[in-house]
Amino acid sequence: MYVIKTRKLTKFFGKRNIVYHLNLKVPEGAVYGFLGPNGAGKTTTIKMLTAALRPTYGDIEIFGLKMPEKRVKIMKNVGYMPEYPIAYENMTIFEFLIYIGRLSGLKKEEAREKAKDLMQYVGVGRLALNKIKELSSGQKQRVSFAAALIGNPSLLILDEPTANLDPLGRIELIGRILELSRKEGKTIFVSSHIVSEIEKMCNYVGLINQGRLIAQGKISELTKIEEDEYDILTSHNPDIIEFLKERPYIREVWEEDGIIRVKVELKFLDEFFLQFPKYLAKEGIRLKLFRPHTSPLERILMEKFNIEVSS
Ligand SMILES: Nc1ncnc2c1ncn2[C@@H]1O[C@H](COP(=O)(O)OP(=O)(O)OP(=O)(O)O)[C@@H](O)[C@H]1O
Repeated sequence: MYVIKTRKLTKFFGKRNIVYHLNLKVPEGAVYGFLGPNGAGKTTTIKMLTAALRPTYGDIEIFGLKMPEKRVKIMKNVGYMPEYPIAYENMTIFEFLIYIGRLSGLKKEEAREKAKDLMQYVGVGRLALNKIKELSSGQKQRVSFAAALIGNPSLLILDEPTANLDPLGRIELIGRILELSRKEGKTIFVSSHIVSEIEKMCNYVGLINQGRLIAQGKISELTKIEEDEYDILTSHNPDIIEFLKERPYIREVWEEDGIIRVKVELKFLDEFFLQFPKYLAKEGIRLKLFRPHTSPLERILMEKFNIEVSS
């Protein structure tokens, strides 16, 4: 069953076509990355999914119910984190979360307890009595994440949730998202323009460019292409370079910023994988790093679709 399903979802602003004929399919339990460069139409799509914006035409079904007709019923079970969070600038974090908890149907005491737990969970516990307007944009984003969770929704729609977070905050949030998916089985729809983030947290991806969905599906299936460039770091880089230069299965080898880069002859890829470790073991050389030079998803985007997104 698809938790989110759209058919020909389209939005014009005046004569400008911002989103065109989107057929999104988000399976139950997926962590679905909505990936595309700046201005691709992600936020516009998300606003239509949450009924903040009316489509020019096209259909949206969430939990099998029609949006916007069944908006109230649908949104009871959706946690939405907008791109620019929180309008209630004069409330304290605690008041704000209780308020959102009450809106999502919790009793007063329940809302207080949940608000307390969630403030700890997202790391703003010590700021509980600070007003929203006194917070940094990263702190606001954390509060907004807590607000999305307070009604215990089965679907989370998160619009660039890591945008204002520092590097540690980003890793933490990715961890939370994985946890909510694995432990609680939530379906999560999350937009980003950063490939590596999508790769870390998502198992499905929808690629949007200039308002069009150009590919969609399981990441593991979309990225089934063979790599030919690898990054290698060993305890004896100069010896390794000499060794690899002589191998027929290596097309090129060079060093960049202390890391060895090889281009492998694709038809001999298996030989590379068999012989290289054998050589390392024989010579007692330690392998510190071995990875495809570009991530599979990044490569698909660049080679198949000619799209540059941040890595
Ligand atoms: N209310 C509006 N009126 C006119 N144009 C709009 C409006 N809202 C968005 N746009 C335009 O629609 C395009 C897509 O914007 P959108 O915010 O959906 O992109 P996005 O993929 O979320 O980008 P980002 O990653 O930068 O947030 C942009 O060119 C934007 O200028």
